[in-house]
Amino acid sequence: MQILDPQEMNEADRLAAAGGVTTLQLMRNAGAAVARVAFERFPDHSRIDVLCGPGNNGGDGFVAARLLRQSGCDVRVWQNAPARPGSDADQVAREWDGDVGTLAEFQPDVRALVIDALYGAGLSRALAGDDLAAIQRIRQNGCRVLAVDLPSGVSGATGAVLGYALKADCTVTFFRKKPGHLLYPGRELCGALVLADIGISDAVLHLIKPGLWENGPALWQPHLPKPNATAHKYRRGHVAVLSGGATSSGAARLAAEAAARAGAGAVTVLSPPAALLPNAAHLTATMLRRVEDAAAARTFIGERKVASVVCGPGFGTGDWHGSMVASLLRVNETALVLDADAITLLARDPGLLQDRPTEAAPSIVLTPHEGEFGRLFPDLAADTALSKVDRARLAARRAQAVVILKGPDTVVAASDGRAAINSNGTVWLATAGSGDVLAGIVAALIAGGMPPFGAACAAVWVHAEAGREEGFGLTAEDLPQAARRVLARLISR
Ligand SMILES: NC(=O)C1=CN([C@@H]2O[C@H](COP(=O)(O)OP(=O)(O)OC[C@H]3O[C@@H](n4cnc5c(N)ncnc54)[C@H](OP(=O)(O)O)[C@@H]3O)[C@@H](O)[C@H]2O)[C@@H](O)CC1
Ligand SMILES: Nc1ncnc2c1ncn2[C@@H]1O[C@H](COP(=O)(O)OP(=O)(O)O)[C@@H](O)[C@H]1O
Ligand SMILES: [K+]
Repeated sequence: MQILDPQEMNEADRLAAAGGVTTLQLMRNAGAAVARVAFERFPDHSRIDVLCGPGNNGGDGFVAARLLRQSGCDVRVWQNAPARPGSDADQVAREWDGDVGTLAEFQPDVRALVIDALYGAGLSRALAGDDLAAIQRIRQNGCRVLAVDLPSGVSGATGAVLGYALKADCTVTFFRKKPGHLLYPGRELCGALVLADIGISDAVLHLIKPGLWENGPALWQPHLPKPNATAHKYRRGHVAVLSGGATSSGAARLAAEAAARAGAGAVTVLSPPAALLPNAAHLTATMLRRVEDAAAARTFIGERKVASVVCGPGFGTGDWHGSMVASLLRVNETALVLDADAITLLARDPGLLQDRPTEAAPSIVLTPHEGEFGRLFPDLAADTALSKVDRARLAARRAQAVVILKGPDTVVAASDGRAAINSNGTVWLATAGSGDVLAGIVAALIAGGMPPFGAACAAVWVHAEAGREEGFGLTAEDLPQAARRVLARLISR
């Protein structure tokens, strides 16, 4: 499903109004959705404190307050500043027939539900004064909180906290999710997220053309590789994985195993002479090839029709490794998945990426975690105004690559601006070697014929789903088999 940034949401609002649904009606629908969720999710709270800000978020709060009072709840409204005269929020505030206390007077009661309608998409600066004090009191008091659109203090565009923010048990948002609902720390502060229909037609999306999605099978499932009955192993896709030295060759084997389990027809580990013995001792179905230098690797890749190469896991960062990466970047028609040490090598010599031949250049997928990203794109990493989506997009454009910026809220971005935020991750993936497995899955899906952006999105989702299935105590060795089960289900659907 698409994700809208606050500007695009305003555009949706404007287009809906042009299509005949007034902004006042949207506000009434939004407030009604909040009241409904308060009833359904907090049935034991008959006392409700509604905190209203000066903008449309506050307007939603006034609508909800009125409906909840009409339904018999004991509702009090607290406001920090009046709505602009003549605005929709002003109109619905006038329809509220109860008292309005000042936010400064508001004392949280742990038995009451707090509906936070202070600030939503229009948050423009850090909370201060009475707002900050009230939110601090609520957090100290431990009240249950239902946030309207976003917990106040969280940026809808980036998920960042502007100074201080409320932590909600539940957040109701409207029409489509915003980046701040899926990117940390916003994601954690939203609690359970409810998406409410407020009468905006999906048709407005054809005009807005948002380029950001929540990652999920709907984005890429039809493109998963499905070999036809006459395919042979090389047509299903041949993946090569560059091995590191004797004591760090396990990472390459993990990536190789993952590629095989994710559907590659053939997988070869390309090993420096020093690591041949440990590799030979461990590999069975996966093939092994000795490569003394970059020329040997390139010859093998060309002759054996390797469709994608993984380089980086446990690889090494010496001169030999640097020349291998430089050489791979000049192999046409073979996709490259560059992870870990390969990213460190690129950071050391940024010209490698920039000087790439643009004609028939190989597709590249970069899979940095935040630390590696900071090495390769230090200016983007240091710019605190950028969201994780912005950083991944800018990096993808600069590198002319697909970028998988990993973490609990992994973002996948393409050089043309398309991006997806992953939301099915689990902390059990934070285990050594897990990223190596991800690189192998990406390579297999590309080798099977998926375009790199779709392959990256699919691999990230499948990898996370595999992590959820294995759960506590998983090790990276468990992930390839779990990913195979996830993919098997998706392919047979
Ligand atoms: N789009 C849609 O389709 C629909 C949207 N809807 C609802 O509208 C909400 C967005 O409304 P909105 O644009 O009026 O912004 P909102 O969050 O109320 O805040 C703006 C006000 O707060 C002020 N202000 C900001 N930060 C501040 C701070 N730190 N400290 C103090 N003041 C601060 C700011 O002042 P200014 O920055 O202008 O000085 C301005 O006065 C959205 O979240 C959703 O709930 C629904 O009704 C249904 C349809
Ligand atoms: N807290 C977390 N929640 C969800 N996924 C996580 C979390 N921490 C790490 N991951 C995922 O685990 C993988 C770790 O990869 P990486 O950092 O390269 O580790 P390694 O180098 O040990 O393989 C990535 O796919 C990342 O998105
Ligand atoms: K809010």
